[in-house]
Amino acid sequence: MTDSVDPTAADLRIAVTGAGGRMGREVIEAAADREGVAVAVAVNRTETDPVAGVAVEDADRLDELLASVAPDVLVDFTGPDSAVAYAGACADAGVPLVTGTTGFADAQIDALRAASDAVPVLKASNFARGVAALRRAVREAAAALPGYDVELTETHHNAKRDAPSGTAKSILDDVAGVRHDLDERVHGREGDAPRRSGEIGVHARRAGDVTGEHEVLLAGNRETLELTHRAGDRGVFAEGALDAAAWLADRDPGWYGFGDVLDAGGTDE
Ligand SMILES: NC(=O)C1=CN([C@@H]2O[C@H](COP(=O)(O)OP(=O)(O)OC[C@H]3O[C@@H](n4cnc5c(N)ncnc54)[C@H](OP(=O)(O)O)[C@@H]3O)[C@@H](O)[C@H]2O)C=CC1
Ligand SMILES: O=C(O)C1=N[C@H](C(=O)O)C[C@H](O)C1
Repeated sequence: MTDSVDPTAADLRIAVTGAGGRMGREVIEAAADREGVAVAVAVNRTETDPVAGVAVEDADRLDELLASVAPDVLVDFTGPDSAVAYAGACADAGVPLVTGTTGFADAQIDALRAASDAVPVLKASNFARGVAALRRAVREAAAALPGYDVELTETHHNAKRDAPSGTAKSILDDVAGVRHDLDERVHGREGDAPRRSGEIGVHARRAGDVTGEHEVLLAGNRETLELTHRAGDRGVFAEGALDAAAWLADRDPGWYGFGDVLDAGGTDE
């Protein structure tokens, strides 16, 4: 429980998983700074000291904690296996789920979707509003420049597990939606590897403490267009996740994306 906010009095009471992780901590800190939001319960897999005054419980107790605390929404930034397990716990407890976790296999997405039959589930690969705008711009540019080569480069900190990033995969899906001729994703190139038509190149860089950068290059023979987003810090993701949590709390069961929150005319998973 936070030192300064009474979670029973807050408008939005959230649960946080992965509370000891980079994003879990950021979400707890953003909640502490936001009026009307309280962290009702926070869990982590390994023992973790309190974060911003919030006690962090053992993630193995999540089922009993959801039943006793009854948060309005659970906000999850963990790993694919745990996010699926936590989605099951949310479905059983009737708690809406916001997950920003990335790196899911198709079967894990199916499991998340199954949970959305019981509770609202909002999945987004990126909660930065600038990325939502980037994705709209990429869709428009890719549609307006038929025949142009497209290459995507993402850069993240050296502790990121999944590659390419979830955001990169979302952008690739966006491009595929308007450029049906680009049907072969090529992850890096080496040796005798001339570019074939139909390729979309994907490049994942891991270095230092880079928060997250995504660049889409569209090139014809006499011009290039580069569209780039850089996250300055993780607060931008945490703020977006809290906006999503507030939006999701009273929704019907179903499958939602950050585009629904922004009313951007698409789910924007
Ligand atoms: N959608 C978005 O806007 C963003 C999404 N992300 C995504 O969020 C996720 C987390 O990122 P980040 O915070 O940097 O990662 P960290 O490694 O810093 O934190 C992950 C947290 O999840 C826990 N965790 C990991 N695997 C499991 C598991 N199998 N079971 C239970 N708990 C687990 C860890 O607990 P423990 O320490 O005990 O292992 C840790 O607390 C990633 O998928 C990342 O891509 C990140 C930033 C923005
Ligand atoms: O792991 C990260 O850090 C990030 N992951 C997300 C992703 O995989 O797209 C979003 C953001 O780029 C930071």
